[in-house]
This record gives sequence, C-alpha cells and structure tokens, in this order.
Amino acid sequence: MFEDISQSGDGGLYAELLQNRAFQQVTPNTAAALNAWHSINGASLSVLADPIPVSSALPNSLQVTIPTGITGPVGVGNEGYFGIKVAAGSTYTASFHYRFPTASSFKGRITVGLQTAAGKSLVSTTVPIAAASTAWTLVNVTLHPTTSAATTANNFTVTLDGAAASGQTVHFAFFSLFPPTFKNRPNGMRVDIATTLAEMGPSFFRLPGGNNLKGQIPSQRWQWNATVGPLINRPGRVGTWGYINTDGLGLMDYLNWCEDLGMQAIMAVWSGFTLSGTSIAEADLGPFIQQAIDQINFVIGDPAKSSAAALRASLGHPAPFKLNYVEVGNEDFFGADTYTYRWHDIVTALTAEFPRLNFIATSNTFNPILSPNPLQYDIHEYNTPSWFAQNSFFYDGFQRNATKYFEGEYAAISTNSSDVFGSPADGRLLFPTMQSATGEAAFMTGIERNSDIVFSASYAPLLNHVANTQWTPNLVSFDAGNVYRSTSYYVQKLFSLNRGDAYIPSTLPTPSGTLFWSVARKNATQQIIIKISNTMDTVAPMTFVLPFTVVASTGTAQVLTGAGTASNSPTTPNLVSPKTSTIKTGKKFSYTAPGFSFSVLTLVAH
Ligand SMILES: O=S(=O)(O)O[C@H]1C[C@H](O)[C@@H](O)[C@@H]1CO
Repeated sequence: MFEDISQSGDGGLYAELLQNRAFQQVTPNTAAALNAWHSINGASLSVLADPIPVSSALPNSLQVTIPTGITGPVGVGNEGYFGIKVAAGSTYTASFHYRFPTASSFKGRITVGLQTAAGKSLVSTTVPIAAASTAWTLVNVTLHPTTSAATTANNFTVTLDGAAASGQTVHFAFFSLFPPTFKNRPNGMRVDIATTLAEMGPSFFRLPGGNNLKGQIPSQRWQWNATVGPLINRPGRVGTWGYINTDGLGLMDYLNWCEDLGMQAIMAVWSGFTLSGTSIAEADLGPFIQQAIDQINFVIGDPAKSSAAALRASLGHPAPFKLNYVEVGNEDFFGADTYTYRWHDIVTALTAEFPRLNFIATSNTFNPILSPNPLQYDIHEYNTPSWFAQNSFFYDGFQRNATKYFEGEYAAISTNSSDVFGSPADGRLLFPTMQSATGEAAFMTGIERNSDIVFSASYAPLLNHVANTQWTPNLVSFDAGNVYRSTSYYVQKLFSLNRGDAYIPSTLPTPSGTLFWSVARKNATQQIIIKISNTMDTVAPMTFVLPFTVVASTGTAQVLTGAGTASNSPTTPNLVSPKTSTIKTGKKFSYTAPGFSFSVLTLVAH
C-alpha cells in the first residue's frame, strides 16, 4: 500500500534529491517559500511570482542577487530531503533554468556542485551564462564525485564568482538533481528503497492513497492529469500529510514502477469526499466521474478511442497497463451517509465504461447497504499485537457469498489497547517490534486460511523518512543514506516469497491461543510450506504428523526471532533478520518455535 505520507514519495521512493525544487505551491516572498534553500556567502534570495514564469504550472522562481564587494563563490544551496547522499562512482544529473530579468552584456560562469555542509567541495562543474536576453535557458550538467561523502550532511550548490558577478540579479527555476535510478528509469525511483521493496516480491501496489488521495478540500484532492507528462507542466499540490507533493512521482511513474516489479496496480479514484468531511453533492458529481473515467482510460483505455489513453501512448506506453481493481475512495466509512449515492453514481458510470473491472468499496462491510452490491470491500485494521494474535480467525466467520476482501491497511501500532492511535509515550510503536510482527504473522495465517475470500492484503504505511514522519510504525524506514528493514518487513517478505499455490487444511490453532500456523502446498516442487507464529516469549514445542506418502527427512527453516521489544531502527538497523537452517523432518517430526518468532518450514511432502 503506497501513499505520499512521511515523505514516502517525495524525499523517499521518488529519487529527486532536491527538496522544494521548483517552489511549487509556496507563497512568494515568504521564508517558507525558501524551505530547504539557503544563501551562500551573502547572496540575497527571494522566491517571486516571476513576471515571465518558466511555465504556467511553475509560476515561482528564485531571485538571486549577488551583492557588490564580495569575493569567492556566491549563490544558493539546497540541503536535500534532510541530507544528500554523495557516493563516489555515481553519476548525478543536475538541471535548472535561469534567466536574467534585465538583459545586459554580462557574461559569466555558473558553478554547479555538491559540497559538504562544512563547505568542502565534493564535485563541481561550471557552465557559461550570458545575460544577452531575459529568456529562460535550461542548463543540464552531470556530476561525477570521485570521493564519497562521509555523511549525508551535504548540499547541492549553484554559485557565481562574487567579484565577476558583482551586483548581478539572476532568476532560477525548477532545479533538479537525480542520482542513478532503479532500472535507470528517467524520473525514476531511489535504488536502495526500490530494491528493498522489490525483494518482497509484491503482487500489487495500491496507489495513490490512503488519505493522500482525498485532500483536505476538493481542490487539494489527487488529480491524475496533474501528475503526468513533462515535469515542467506539473503544478504539484498541497498533500494531506502536511507537506507539498511535487507530483514528480505521478500516475505514469507509478504504472512504470508496477511494471518494473511485475505488480498490478490497485488504483483508487476520488470518491467525492475529503478529509475535512466535505461530500460533493450528487448533482455535482459529473465532472469528478468524468475525471475518474479519464484516469482509468489513461491506464487501460484504447488510444484510438480515448484522449487519456492516447496521452499514455504518447508517453511511451501504447499498450494498456495491468489493472483489475479500482478502489472507490478511501475509508469512506467516515462519509457513509453520502457514500450511498457517491458509490452508486460512480460505480454505475465506471461499470458501464469498464465492465471487466472490479470495484472496491471502502465503507464498512454491508453498512450501509450499497447499490450496486459491492463484490469487494477494503478492510483496514490498526490495533495492538495481541488484537492481531487474538483475531487470526477474523475472516473464518465471514459468509461465503461471492464477496471478496482486501485487507488494504493493517498493522500492530501500539501496545495500549485503550489508546491505539496515541503517542509513543502512550504505547505507540515507533518501529515494528518482534511482538508486533508476530501478532501480524498470526493474523496473516488467518488470511492465508481464508484466501478464498481475502484476495489481497498489505501492511500500511509502507515507508517513512525518519526525519519527517507523520505516522509510526512503518514497514520500511529510511533516511537520506540508509534503508531500515523492520521486523514486520521480514514477516511480509517471508509470507510473500513463500506463498505456495494452495492452502491445505491442518489441525486448527486455538483462536484464543498464542501459537498460530498455516500450511500451503507448492505444486512445482511438491513441497509443503508451514508458517508458524509464536506470539509469546516462551518457546513452543510442536509435533507434525503428515498424511503424505513421501516426506523428506530434512527441510529448510527460515526463522525470524528476537526479544518482544526488539526493533530494527537507525540505531540498531540489523538487530533482527531471518536465519535459514536445515531441520530434521519426516512423516512425524518435532519443531520448537522460539519465543517471539515467525518460522517458515519448507519440505518435500506428497
Ligand atoms: O489517520 S488515519 O485516518 O488513521 O490514517 C490512516 C488511514 C488512511 O487510510 C491512511 O492514509 C493512514 C495511514 O496509513
């Protein structure tokens, strides 16, 4: 499940290294407009609504005035998203637009570089500039540092020589700095985070939210058409998690990412309801329904019949992307009273356009009663580790009535059942622990047992930058230089990579117990896969009696275990990780699950 929360996109998965790169959605002539930028050696800086904007989508530019009487490099620096990693051997591609507000005979040179926060140059290059006209000029350079920075406290810098450029005023717009990207995609993903997610072998990617779909007000909702095409035409938006979204990571980028990982999108369309509780009146839904139709046509439409699909083709992907599920809103149980008409009108229109798509409702299951009757519901659960352990049979009691379920957001987030969404001082987890991960694993054995009706499940939230986090815990944490794989990440990865092809019945765990398991069969290798979650700190001896003709005498155990409070975090990044060993197996064999452990036993049996 992905949304731009806690810099998951901007400053996270999306590889752009500069924060506030284009002064999008900021108020000119304010200090806030200069967020992440700072003056170097006395340059005076201000963000202004440029009389000649670089594009209609990017009205603001940075005015840099070089004072008289200063020698040495003078200009502007960007601190990145709480740091910039500079690795020797990597090629960094930088760009920016500049123009002189007044034409003159001035000719000079701009130095573009990376330097430590202390001012030590790591790499730089210079380009000539001239004030012959007031038009915008695009500068593209590549930077090849030969030494890696010791820390991520580094800045991107653009400077002129103080003496030579004394008194000059230059406007800059739309800076950008990219490191190498995952699969070298232009405008692509940060390699270490992308690789970490790819390692999980995910099947789907829910986008673009979560609450970041909704907006606080209708004009701040996520709008697909504002997030595709040339970056210079993307205005960005005020995200719902307290920071501006550049929308540099847009719908086409999401879809290319899905294709790169072999995932299908579970894509949401706005459902006419905002985070502040505003519902669009039924009579006014038309334009929003059309926008949803266009959004879906952008993904799967026929370029010969839909302009949105033709736009996709023009951006390099004439074939449709893989899409089977469209979610209608997010957590519309907050707007249940109007979801009855919003769901009806949106799904009626979308079903007529796209009869093969499956639409996912986000209100509480069958409350209210919706028409058309939803065949998919998205169920969210944030609770304590023990809630998850005690509710591994949550789906066993669900009616088998053609309805399918998407456990679209779940996580054990607090040890305090009376204040689950509270602060860390009140039991909220900052990072997943072994207790929370084994609680989730217990719950997931139930999802596996009920996979006839639970068609997908995803932990949420996926990502957070430890320097700007709106929600904890998260599956994968990161800072400018590192990625931190949590205990829950390893549980998700072990489930995902050891899914098997079919669930096979076994002696059922005790619903109110502390030890949970599920068994699957992997056809190609004639193996069974036994997943075991021990949600307590005491070891759990188990005996397996297998009704198979052939059972191998040895098998593989992949075991994640640690103290209940153990977390992987920036201070202890690899405290807990799965260990693989060989175990003795047979038609009857014993296995002792360590305290607070998740085990995956794999053996040939048929
Ligand atoms: O504050 S919440 O409403 O609980 O936000 C949660 C639920 C929402 O779908 C998602 O965006 C967010 C964190 O994963």
